Amino acid sequence: MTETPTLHEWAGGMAALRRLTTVFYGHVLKDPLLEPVFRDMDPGHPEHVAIWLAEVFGGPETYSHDHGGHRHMVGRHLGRAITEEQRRRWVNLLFDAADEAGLPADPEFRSAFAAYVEWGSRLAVMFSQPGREVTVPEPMPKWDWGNRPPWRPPAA
Ligand code: HEM
Repeated sequence: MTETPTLHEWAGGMAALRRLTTVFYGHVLKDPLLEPVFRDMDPGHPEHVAIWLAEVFGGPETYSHDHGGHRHMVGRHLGRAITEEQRRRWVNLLFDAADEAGLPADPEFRSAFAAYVEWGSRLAVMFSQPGREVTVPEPMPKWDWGNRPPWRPPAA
């Protein structure tokens, strides 16, 4: 691996992201604060979120092609009035799930992952508030390593 890998590759690809969302939504459905929000979710939801994350992290652009892109994703949060307490629980459970699903635990990957999750979850809360609509085209977010590329031993 000579070029800098994408976050998607570093994470372990779709298999790893599927493990992540499967573990995560298992916990969400047992959580008293989040279960009411997700009890009627589409059975395909964990898979859709894995496909979403793959694209954001530089993997295949399947969410844009087959699932309606960012506009659709934002639309699924409209009117849900997500609270800060629910957002924070969602984030905490996702980070727990990342450990359980065996995502890479190196500081560089986890800080990039956390940055996206923090940004995305705050956006989900904003769009979920009463009266919010999707008025402008929402480009698909793409996340990378920021100013900390993955650490690899220097070439000898
Ligand atoms: C980085 C943060 C987040 C990401 C990446 C994300 C991703 C997504 C995606 C991709 C969808 C649409 C799935 C589809 O195509 O069917 C969706 C729907 C949804 N999201 Fe989020 N979300 C985030 C934060 C949150 C938070 C914080 C909450 C609530 C605490 C939430 C609640 C929901 C609900 C209830 C749905 C609809 C589920 C269904 O009925 O299928 N999301 N989310």
